[in-house]
This record gives sequence, C-alpha cells and structure tokens, in this order.
Amino acid sequence: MRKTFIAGNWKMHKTVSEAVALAKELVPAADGNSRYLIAPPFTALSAVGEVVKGTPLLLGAQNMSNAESGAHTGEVSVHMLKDVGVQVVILGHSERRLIYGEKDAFINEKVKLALDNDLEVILCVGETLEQREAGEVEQVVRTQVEGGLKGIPEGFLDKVTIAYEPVWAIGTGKTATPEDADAVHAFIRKVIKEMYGDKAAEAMVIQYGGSVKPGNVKELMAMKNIDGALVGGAALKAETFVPIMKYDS
Ligand SMILES: O=C[C@H](O)COP(=O)(O)O
Repeated sequence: MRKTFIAGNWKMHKTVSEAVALAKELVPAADGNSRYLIAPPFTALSAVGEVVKGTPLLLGAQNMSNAESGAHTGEVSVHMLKDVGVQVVILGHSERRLIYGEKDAFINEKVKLALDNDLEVILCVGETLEQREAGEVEQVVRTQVEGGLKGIPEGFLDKVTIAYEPVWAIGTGKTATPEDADAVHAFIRKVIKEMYGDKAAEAMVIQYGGSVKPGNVKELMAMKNIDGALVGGAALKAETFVPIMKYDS
C-alpha cells in the first residue's frame, strides 16, 4: 500500500521570517494519513528546520549541487543540506531543466549523490505543451525517468518519489484532467516495471504537480495511480495548502 505524499515547493518566495511564520501554521496540519513536506528557499532552510524538527512535517530543498564540495560558486552541497536538517531534495524540476538547462545525465548525478548520502529524492518529469501537441508525452517522460534513475539500484527506490508535472500546467491554472494525469502516471509505473519489475512499480509513489488547488486535489487524489501532489502557488499560504494537506478529511 503506497503512502500518499503531499509536498509544497515554495520556489523563490518567502523571506526567513515569512517562511518561519508559514511553517508554524503548517506544522499542526501535518497530522493526517499522508507524508507532508515543505521546500523553502535555501536561505530559509535552517530557520524552518528548527520549526519542523521533531514534527511529521518533512524539510525539503529545491535543488542541490552535483558536486560534494569545492570550487562551485553559488552551489549548495548535499552535506550542507543535511547539516540544516533537510530530509528530501527536489531534483529535475522543469524550471531547472528549462531555465537553467539541466539535462538528464546531470540530474542523474545529483540523484545518485543524494541517495548515497541518505537524502530522499523527488524526481520531477513532464512534457512541455509543444511536446504534448507533437504526441511525444510518453517518449519524453520515459527518457526523463530512465535518465534520472540510470544506475540506481532497486534497493534505493524506497527513497525516491517521482513527480509528474506537465510543464503547461505549472502556474498556469490549467490542470491536466485527472484521467489524463492518471494515464501518464500509469505509464511511468510501466517504465518503472520495465526497469525494476512489478514490486518496485507497485510501490513507487508518484505525485502530480501543476495547478493543484483545494478545489481539484480530491479528484486528482482519487485516481488509482496518483499518490500525492507537488504544489507550487497554492503551497504559499496556509489557507490554501492546509486544505490540500487535509484533502482526505
Ligand atoms: O513544484 C511545483 C510545481 O511546479 C507546480 O506549481 P503550481 O502548483 O504553481 O502549478
């Protein structure tokens, strides 16, 4: 039985004091049947880490360097993340892929480094509108899943969540229909099955991301292959994120 997983990606929003205030509002809501995560910006990780320490609300980072240490100006290492209490790192987000040019092989290096250092990973995949209209959804998603997980042994998979985020649905108010999203989630499960077998495919937690809101989370979560949500805009306020965390109550 897969445990549902609700995550908020705060992207480049919130000062330290704003982040701490929001985290304090969210801690009491992390008391349901799911796993819950917030991913503040790097500057607020340490302070938010103090707020969520010892609570069920997990601390996530939005990115990580592919290198362990050294001359990498502007980067943040896996050890630095662990040092401030980070438990999960979001990798391969479409904004990293499209704005900063991150490719599958590079993302794969980060996935390996995170897992080797006992950090959980949310691996994001998803097609652009252009790719969807060209009928390339499965090809794109397959390449990203296979590329991101290349060389990862099955024993690490319980530390991996996949987030399917169609780029055209991110921050646009357009959501994939629950049926469309579920079909891609089922396809991702098929790819995992081909790579690792039935048991791993059945166990893989796959989140949906792209304009998830209090008003659509229930119908998305009702789908057979949708096990969670990776939320952007609606994760920035307790009044919209708490109802998403509590979608099943
Ligand atoms: O990481 C979160 C996603 O990019 C979704 O963002 P959104 O909920 O604002 O569409």
